[in-house]
Amino acid sequence: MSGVEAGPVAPFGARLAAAMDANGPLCVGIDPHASLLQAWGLPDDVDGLREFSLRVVDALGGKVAAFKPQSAFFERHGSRGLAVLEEVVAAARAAGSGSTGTLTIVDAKRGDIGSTMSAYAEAFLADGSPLAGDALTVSPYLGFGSLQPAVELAAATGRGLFVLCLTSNKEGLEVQHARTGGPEGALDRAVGGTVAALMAARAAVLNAGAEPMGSVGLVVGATIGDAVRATGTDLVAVNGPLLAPGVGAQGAGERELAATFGDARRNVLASSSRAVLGAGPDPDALVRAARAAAREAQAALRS
Ligand SMILES: O=C(O)c1cc(=O)[nH]c(=O)n1[C@@H]1O[C@H](COP(=O)(O)O)[C@@H](O)[C@H]1O
Repeated sequence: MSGVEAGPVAPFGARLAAAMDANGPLCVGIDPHASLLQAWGLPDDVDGLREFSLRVVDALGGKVAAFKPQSAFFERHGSRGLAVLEEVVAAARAAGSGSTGTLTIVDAKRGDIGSTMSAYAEAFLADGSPLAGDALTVSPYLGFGSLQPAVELAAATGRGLFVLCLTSNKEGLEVQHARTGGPEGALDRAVGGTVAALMAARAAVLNAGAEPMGSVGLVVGATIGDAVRATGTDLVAVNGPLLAPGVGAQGAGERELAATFGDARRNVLASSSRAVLGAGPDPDALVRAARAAAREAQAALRS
Protein backbone atom coordinates (compact mmCIF):
# COMPACT_ATOMS: atom_id res chain seq x y z
CA MET A 1 0.00 0.00 0.00
CA SER A 2 1.29 3.41 -0.88
CA GLY A 3 3.44 5.40 1.50
CA VAL A 4 3.36 2.97 4.44
CA GLU A 5 6.16 0.65 5.36
CA ALA A 6 5.18 -3.03 5.35
CA GLY A 7 5.42 -5.04 8.58
CA PRO A 8 7.47 -8.18 9.05
CA VAL A 9 4.80 -10.59 7.74
CA ALA A 10 3.91 -10.82 4.06
CA PRO A 11 1.08 -8.45 3.15
CA PHE A 12 -2.44 -9.86 3.45
CA GLY A 13 -3.06 -9.76 -0.32
CA ALA A 14 -0.09 -12.03 -0.97
CA ARG A 15 -1.02 -14.40 1.86
CA LEU A 16 -4.61 -14.65 0.65
CA ALA A 17 -3.53 -15.26 -2.95
CA ALA A 18 -1.36 -18.16 -1.75
CA ALA A 19 -4.16 -19.56 0.43
CA MET A 20 -6.64 -19.43 -2.48
CA ASP A 21 -4.15 -21.19 -4.77
CA ALA A 22 -3.59 -23.90 -2.15
CA ASN A 23 -7.16 -24.52 -0.97
CA GLY A 24 -9.47 -23.00 -3.57
CA PRO A 25 -11.18 -19.60 -3.53
CA LEU A 26 -13.59 -20.30 -0.66
CA CYS A 27 -14.09 -18.58 2.66
CA VAL A 28 -16.31 -20.29 5.22
CA GLY A 29 -18.33 -17.86 7.30
CA ILE A 30 -18.71 -18.73 10.97
CA ASP A 31 -22.21 -17.41 11.68
CA PRO A 32 -23.53 -19.21 14.76
CA HIS A 33 -27.22 -18.45 14.28
CA ALA A 34 -29.53 -19.59 17.09
CA SER A 35 -31.22 -21.94 14.60
CA LEU A 36 -27.90 -23.56 13.69
CA LEU A 37 -26.97 -24.07 17.35
CA GLN A 38 -30.31 -25.79 17.77
CA ALA A 39 -29.80 -27.93 14.66
CA TRP A 40 -26.43 -29.02 16.01
CA GLY A 41 -28.04 -29.98 19.34
CA LEU A 42 -26.30 -27.15 21.18
CA PRO A 43 -27.77 -24.63 23.62
CA ASP A 44 -28.21 -21.03 22.47
CA ASP A 45 -25.75 -19.71 25.04
CA VAL A 46 -22.04 -18.98 25.32
CA ASP A 47 -21.12 -22.64 25.80
CA GLY A 48 -23.05 -23.58 22.65
CA LEU A 49 -21.49 -20.70 20.75
CA ARG A 50 -17.98 -21.78 21.77
CA GLU A 51 -18.55 -25.45 21.00
CA PHE A 52 -20.05 -24.67 17.59
CA SER A 53 -17.37 -22.22 16.49
CA LEU A 54 -14.39 -24.24 17.65
CA ARG A 55 -15.79 -27.38 16.02
CA VAL A 56 -15.93 -25.50 12.69
CA VAL A 57 -12.31 -24.34 13.06
CA ASP A 58 -11.25 -27.82 14.09
CA ALA A 59 -12.96 -29.52 11.14
CA LEU A 60 -11.98 -27.02 8.44
CA GLY A 61 -8.72 -25.46 9.65
CA GLY A 62 -6.05 -25.83 6.95
CA LYS A 63 -8.68 -27.03 4.44
CA VAL A 64 -10.17 -23.70 3.33
CA ALA A 65 -8.56 -20.42 2.30
CA ALA A 66 -10.15 -18.41 5.11
CA PHE A 67 -12.69 -18.21 7.89
CA LYS A 68 -15.01 -15.24 8.35
CA PRO A 69 -16.47 -15.14 11.85
CA GLN A 70 -19.48 -12.82 11.92
CA SER A 71 -19.03 -10.63 15.00
CA ALA A 72 -22.78 -10.02 15.46
CA PHE A 73 -23.42 -13.64 16.44
CA PHE A 74 -20.72 -13.38 19.11
CA GLU A 75 -21.77 -9.92 20.32
CA ARG A 76 -25.32 -11.13 20.90
CA HIS A 77 -23.92 -13.18 23.79
CA GLY A 78 -22.33 -10.12 25.42
CA SER A 79 -18.78 -9.83 26.67
CA ARG A 80 -18.42 -13.61 27.06
CA GLY A 81 -19.45 -13.98 23.42
CA LEU A 82 -16.70 -11.57 22.39
CA ALA A 83 -14.25 -13.65 24.42
CA VAL A 84 -15.29 -16.62 22.28
CA LEU A 85 -14.60 -14.58 19.15
CA GLU A 86 -11.10 -13.95 20.50
CA GLU A 87 -10.71 -17.68 21.04
CA VAL A 88 -11.88 -18.41 17.50
CA VAL A 89 -9.34 -15.96 16.04
CA ALA A 90 -6.56 -17.60 18.07
CA ALA A 91 -7.70 -21.12 17.13
CA ALA A 92 -7.78 -20.24 13.42
CA ARG A 93 -4.27 -18.81 13.68
CA ALA A 94 -3.09 -22.11 15.14
CA ALA A 95 -5.12 -24.31 12.75
CA GLY A 96 -3.77 -26.03 9.68
CA SER A 97 -0.32 -25.61 8.27
CA GLY A 98 1.93 -22.61 7.82
CA SER A 99 3.11 -19.98 10.26
CA THR A 100 -0.16 -18.03 10.21
CA GLY A 101 -2.62 -20.97 10.20
CA THR A 102 -5.90 -20.39 8.41
CA LEU A 103 -6.58 -16.77 7.49
CA THR A 104 -9.35 -15.05 9.41
CA ILE A 105 -11.48 -12.16 8.18
CA VAL A 106 -13.27 -10.66 11.15
CA ASP A 107 -16.65 -9.55 9.83
CA ALA A 108 -17.50 -6.58 12.04
CA LYS A 109 -18.25 -4.00 9.29
CA ARG A 110 -16.79 -1.13 11.30
CA GLY A 111 -16.81 2.47 10.15
CA ASP A 112 -16.48 5.74 12.08
CA ILE A 113 -14.53 8.96 12.07
CA GLY A 114 -11.13 10.16 13.22
CA SER A 115 -9.98 8.96 16.61
CA THR A 116 -12.93 6.56 16.92
CA MET A 117 -11.95 4.85 13.68
CA SER A 118 -8.39 4.69 15.04
CA ALA A 119 -9.70 2.87 18.10
CA TYR A 120 -11.58 0.37 15.92
CA ALA A 121 -8.40 -0.11 13.93
CA GLU A 122 -6.44 -0.82 17.11
CA ALA A 123 -9.08 -3.31 18.24
CA PHE A 124 -9.19 -5.29 15.00
CA LEU A 125 -5.89 -4.67 13.22
CA ALA A 126 -3.14 -4.10 15.80
CA ASP A 127 -0.55 -6.77 16.55
CA GLY A 128 -1.33 -8.28 19.93
CA SER A 129 -4.99 -7.29 19.98
CA PRO A 130 -7.06 -10.40 20.77
CA LEU A 131 -9.74 -9.45 18.22
CA ALA A 132 -7.28 -8.94 15.37
CA GLY A 133 -7.47 -11.60 12.67
CA ASP A 134 -5.85 -11.19 9.27
CA ALA A 135 -8.42 -8.78 7.84
CA LEU A 136 -11.50 -6.79 8.79
CA THR A 137 -14.67 -5.81 6.94
CA VAL A 138 -15.24 -2.04 7.01
CA SER A 139 -17.98 0.33 5.90
CA PRO A 140 -16.92 3.35 3.81
CA TYR A 141 -20.26 5.10 4.05
CA LEU A 142 -18.90 7.83 6.31
CA GLY A 143 -16.60 8.56 3.38
CA PHE A 144 -13.78 6.34 2.15
CA GLY A 145 -11.24 8.75 3.68
CA SER A 146 -12.69 8.10 7.15
CA LEU A 147 -11.14 4.63 6.92
CA GLN A 148 -7.60 6.05 6.74
CA PRO A 149 -6.58 4.95 10.29
CA ALA A 150 -7.56 1.39 9.38
CA VAL A 151 -5.80 1.61 6.00
CA GLU A 152 -2.58 2.72 7.70
CA LEU A 153 -2.62 0.21 10.55
CA ALA A 154 -3.53 -2.68 8.23
CA ALA A 155 -0.60 -1.78 5.97
CA ALA A 156 1.79 -1.49 8.89
CA THR A 157 0.84 -4.89 10.34
CA GLY A 158 0.42 -6.87 7.11
CA ARG A 159 -3.34 -7.10 7.54
CA GLY A 160 -6.13 -6.50 5.05
CA LEU A 161 -9.44 -4.71 4.72
CA PHE A 162 -12.62 -5.55 2.87
CA VAL A 163 -14.49 -2.35 2.06
CA LEU A 164 -18.23 -2.67 1.40
CA CYS A 165 -18.80 -1.81 -2.26
CA LEU A 166 -21.79 -3.63 -3.80
CA THR A 167 -23.42 -5.60 -1.01
CA SER A 168 -25.53 -8.70 -1.48
CA ASN A 169 -28.76 -7.17 -0.07
CA LYS A 170 -31.22 -5.30 -2.26
CA GLU A 171 -31.44 -2.34 0.15
CA GLY A 172 -27.84 -1.44 -0.68
CA LEU A 173 -28.81 -0.09 -4.10
CA GLU A 174 -30.14 3.26 -2.82
CA VAL A 175 -26.68 4.15 -1.53
CA GLN A 176 -24.29 2.20 -3.71
CA HIS A 177 -25.92 2.94 -7.08
CA ALA A 178 -26.40 6.65 -6.29
CA ARG A 179 -24.39 9.13 -8.35
CA THR A 180 -21.76 11.23 -6.65
CA GLY A 181 -21.93 15.00 -6.94
CA GLY A 182 -18.21 15.21 -7.53
CA PRO A 183 -17.00 16.14 -4.05
CA GLU A 184 -13.80 18.11 -3.75
CA GLY A 185 -10.82 15.81 -4.07
CA ALA A 186 -12.77 12.97 -5.69
CA LEU A 187 -10.87 11.01 -8.28
CA ASP A 188 -11.41 12.64 -11.65
CA ARG A 189 -12.58 9.60 -13.51
CA ALA A 190 -15.04 8.64 -10.78
CA VAL A 191 -16.63 12.07 -10.25
CA GLY A 192 -20.25 12.01 -11.31
CA GLY A 193 -20.14 8.23 -11.38
CA THR A 194 -21.75 5.92 -8.87
CA VAL A 195 -20.80 5.62 -5.23
CA ALA A 196 -19.79 1.98 -5.77
CA ALA A 197 -17.48 2.94 -8.64
CA LEU A 198 -15.88 5.63 -6.49
CA MET A 199 -15.25 3.17 -3.62
CA ALA A 200 -13.61 0.77 -6.07
CA ALA A 201 -11.49 3.57 -7.55
CA ARG A 202 -10.31 4.57 -4.07
CA ALA A 203 -9.26 1.00 -3.33
CA ALA A 204 -7.47 0.80 -6.68
CA VAL A 205 -5.26 3.76 -5.73
CA LEU A 206 -4.22 2.02 -2.51
CA ASN A 207 -3.46 -1.26 -4.30
CA ALA A 208 -1.60 0.24 -7.28
CA GLY A 209 1.47 -1.77 -8.23
CA ALA A 210 1.00 -4.49 -5.57
CA GLU A 211 1.76 -8.05 -6.62
CA PRO A 212 0.14 -10.53 -6.82
CA MET A 213 -2.57 -8.21 -5.48
CA GLY A 214 -2.99 -5.49 -2.87
CA SER A 215 -4.49 -5.84 0.60
CA VAL A 216 -7.42 -3.43 0.36
CA GLY A 217 -10.25 -5.61 -0.86
CA LEU A 218 -13.87 -4.95 -1.64
CA VAL A 219 -17.08 -6.73 -0.70
CA VAL A 220 -19.10 -7.47 -3.82
CA GLY A 221 -22.05 -9.80 -3.34
CA ALA A 222 -22.45 -12.73 -5.68
CA THR A 223 -26.19 -12.01 -5.79
CA ILE A 224 -26.06 -8.57 -7.43
CA GLY A 225 -26.85 -9.53 -11.02
CA ASP A 226 -25.47 -6.98 -13.46
CA ALA A 227 -24.78 -4.28 -10.84
CA VAL A 228 -21.04 -4.19 -11.57
CA ARG A 229 -21.78 -3.14 -15.13
CA ALA A 230 -24.78 -0.97 -14.21
CA THR A 231 -22.74 1.05 -11.72
CA GLY A 232 -19.66 1.30 -13.95
CA THR A 233 -17.52 -0.32 -11.25
CA ASP A 234 -14.09 -1.34 -12.52
CA LEU A 235 -13.25 -4.44 -10.48
CA VAL A 236 -10.21 -5.38 -12.56
CA ALA A 237 -8.50 -2.07 -11.77
CA VAL A 238 -8.96 -2.67 -8.03
CA ASN A 239 -6.04 -5.14 -8.02
CA GLY A 240 -7.22 -6.42 -4.66
CA PRO A 241 -9.23 -9.30 -3.22
CA LEU A 242 -12.97 -9.36 -3.85
CA LEU A 243 -14.99 -11.00 -1.09
CA ALA A 244 -18.16 -12.45 -2.57
CA PRO A 245 -20.80 -13.34 0.03
CA GLY A 246 -24.21 -14.53 -1.06
CA VAL A 247 -23.07 -17.97 -2.19
CA GLY A 248 -25.33 -20.80 -1.02
CA ALA A 249 -28.05 -19.64 1.38
CA GLN A 250 -28.68 -16.34 -0.45
CA GLY A 251 -29.03 -18.14 -3.77
CA ALA A 252 -25.83 -17.49 -5.72
CA GLY A 253 -23.90 -20.39 -7.23
CA GLU A 254 -21.39 -21.15 -9.95
CA ARG A 255 -23.30 -19.30 -12.68
CA GLU A 256 -23.78 -16.11 -10.64
CA LEU A 257 -20.14 -16.04 -9.55
CA ALA A 258 -18.87 -16.36 -13.11
CA ALA A 259 -21.34 -13.79 -14.46
CA THR A 260 -20.81 -11.19 -11.71
CA PHE A 261 -17.03 -11.00 -11.76
CA GLY A 262 -16.01 -11.52 -15.40
CA ASP A 263 -12.35 -10.63 -15.91
CA ALA A 264 -11.83 -9.88 -12.20
CA ARG A 265 -12.73 -13.42 -11.17
CA ARG A 266 -9.19 -14.59 -10.28
CA ASN A 267 -9.19 -12.22 -7.30
CA VAL A 268 -12.53 -13.41 -5.95
CA LEU A 269 -12.91 -15.19 -2.62
CA ALA A 270 -16.39 -16.73 -2.56
CA SER A 271 -17.95 -16.74 0.89
CA SER A 272 -20.56 -19.12 2.25
CA SER A 273 -21.81 -19.50 5.80
CA ARG A 274 -25.15 -21.28 6.37
CA ALA A 275 -24.88 -23.55 3.32
CA VAL A 276 -21.69 -25.10 4.74
CA LEU A 277 -22.50 -24.87 8.46
CA GLY A 278 -25.87 -26.54 7.91
CA ALA A 279 -24.04 -29.76 7.03
CA GLY A 280 -22.69 -30.06 10.59
CA PRO A 281 -22.15 -31.05 13.30
CA ASP A 282 -20.46 -34.14 11.81
CA PRO A 283 -16.92 -32.91 10.96
CA ASP A 284 -16.67 -35.14 7.87
CA ALA A 285 -19.94 -33.74 6.55
CA LEU A 286 -18.64 -30.21 7.15
CA VAL A 287 -15.49 -31.03 5.18
CA ARG A 288 -17.56 -32.52 2.35
CA ALA A 289 -19.80 -29.44 2.19
CA ALA A 290 -16.83 -27.06 2.22
CA ARG A 291 -15.03 -29.08 -0.46
CA ALA A 292 -18.13 -29.07 -2.67
CA ALA A 293 -18.49 -25.29 -2.27
CA ALA A 294 -14.77 -24.79 -2.97
CA ARG A 295 -14.99 -26.95 -6.12
CA GLU A 296 -17.94 -24.90 -7.34
CA ALA A 297 -16.09 -21.64 -6.66
CA GLN A 298 -12.99 -22.99 -8.37
CA ALA A 299 -14.96 -23.97 -11.46
CA ALA A 300 -16.68 -20.58 -11.64
CA LEU A 301 -13.67 -18.42 -10.93
CA ARG A 302 -10.55 -20.24 -12.05
CA SER A 303 -11.31 -22.47 -15.02
O1 LIG B 1 -19.39 -8.52 4.52
C1 LIG B 1 -20.01 -9.59 4.39
O2 LIG B 1 -19.47 -10.66 4.58
C2 LIG B 1 -21.36 -9.55 3.83
C3 LIG B 1 -21.60 -8.54 2.92
C4 LIG B 1 -22.76 -8.63 2.12
O3 LIG B 1 -22.95 -7.84 1.21
N1 LIG B 1 -23.65 -9.64 2.35
C5 LIG B 1 -23.44 -10.60 3.30
O4 LIG B 1 -24.27 -11.50 3.41
N2 LIG B 1 -22.33 -10.51 4.10
C6 LIG B 1 -22.16 -11.45 5.24
O5 LIG B 1 -21.94 -12.76 4.73
C7 LIG B 1 -22.61 -13.73 5.55
C8 LIG B 1 -23.62 -14.44 4.68
O6 LIG B 1 -24.06 -15.62 5.29
P1 LIG B 1 -24.84 -16.74 4.48
O7 LIG B 1 -25.95 -16.07 3.75
O8 LIG B 1 -25.33 -17.66 5.56
O9 LIG B 1 -23.85 -17.41 3.56
C9 LIG B 1 -23.21 -12.96 6.72
O10 LIG B 1 -22.27 -12.96 7.80
C10 LIG B 1 -23.35 -11.55 6.19
O11 LIG B 1 -23.24 -10.55 7.18
